[in-house]
Amino acid sequence: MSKIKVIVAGPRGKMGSEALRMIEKKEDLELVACLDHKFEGKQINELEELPNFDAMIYTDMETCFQSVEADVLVDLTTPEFGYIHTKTAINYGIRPVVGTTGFTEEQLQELTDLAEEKEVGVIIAPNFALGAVLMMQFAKWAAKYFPDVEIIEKHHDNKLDAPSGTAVKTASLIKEERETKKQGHPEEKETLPGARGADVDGMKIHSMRLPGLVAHQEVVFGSSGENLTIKHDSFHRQSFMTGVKLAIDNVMKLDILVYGLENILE
Ligand SMILES: NC(=O)C1=CN([C@@H]2O[C@H](COP(=O)(O)OP(=O)(O)OC[C@H]3O[C@@H](n4cnc5c(N)ncnc54)[C@H](O)[C@@H]3O)[C@@H](O)[C@H]2O)C=CC1
Ligand SMILES: O=C(O)C1=N[C@H](C(=O)O)C[C@H](O)C1
Repeated sequence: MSKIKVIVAGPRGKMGSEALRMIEKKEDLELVACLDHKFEGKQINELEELPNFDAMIYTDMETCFQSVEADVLVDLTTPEFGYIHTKTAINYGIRPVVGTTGFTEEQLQELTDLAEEKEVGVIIAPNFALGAVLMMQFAKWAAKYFPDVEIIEKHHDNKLDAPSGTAVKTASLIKEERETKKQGHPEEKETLPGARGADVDGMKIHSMRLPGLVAHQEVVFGSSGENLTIKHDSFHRQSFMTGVKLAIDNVMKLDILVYGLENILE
């Protein structure tokens, strides 16, 4: 059996290190290198608390992509570098599996067009947890019957982007189902700017950042005399790894960009 050769960008991060632990357990995956902004030339097994891989760390992505034979780049870094890594990997014919959130709509469109032009498979998933994917699908379904909705996302306080990628994706799925609707009182005024949250097509997103949280979201629908709350909690980053593996397997069969894990789930 030939193994899928994987590069991980962000190996020392909360998600990247969890991805290394997942790869270590999978016989059909091989870690061939890592991309970091530190520790050039070291091996992963020289760094504390990371699995015992002898994969080399590169700080320059072009050198990495030229030196190493790889099938897939798993990117779990920052919005700024995740975008550059993804674009460059596509140009090298290495299939990106991207968990990094915070890309703009323009960047997503540019990557979609580039993947199509180069015929390189890409999966960008704002949330790899299967429960979160279902939560988003259930929310889309509910929006058909409950057009008044607010999204409350809660994350750890090291998160760079707000709102979360999951909240943005949830809002865009809901948008596919409902007419634009400005919610609340038509003459509502914020006496403190930001009090009503961010606005997407008339619906509101509220972002909470606190120590102790991992990744949580509630989608609250309101109607006359009733509320429906659809809620998902990731308590541990292991929750994302089934989806990361699924994406690695599936990206090998793609020649376009797919945005959202729901598009590869059966
Ligand atoms: N799609 C999903 O299911 C999930 C996505 N995320 C996203 O994944 C990303 C990473 O999240 P965490 O692991 O929690 O963050 P983190 O801050 O723990 O890890 C980010 C890592 O990226 C590294 N990094 C920064 N610049 C780099 C560069 N130029 N080259 C290589 N590595 C670089 C940092 O050293 C750090 O180790 C975020 O965008 C987050 O929103 C997080 C959890 C789940
Ligand atoms: O930064 C995180 O932690 C997470 N980011 C993703 C997002 O922005 O939606 C996925 C998950 O919520 C955890």
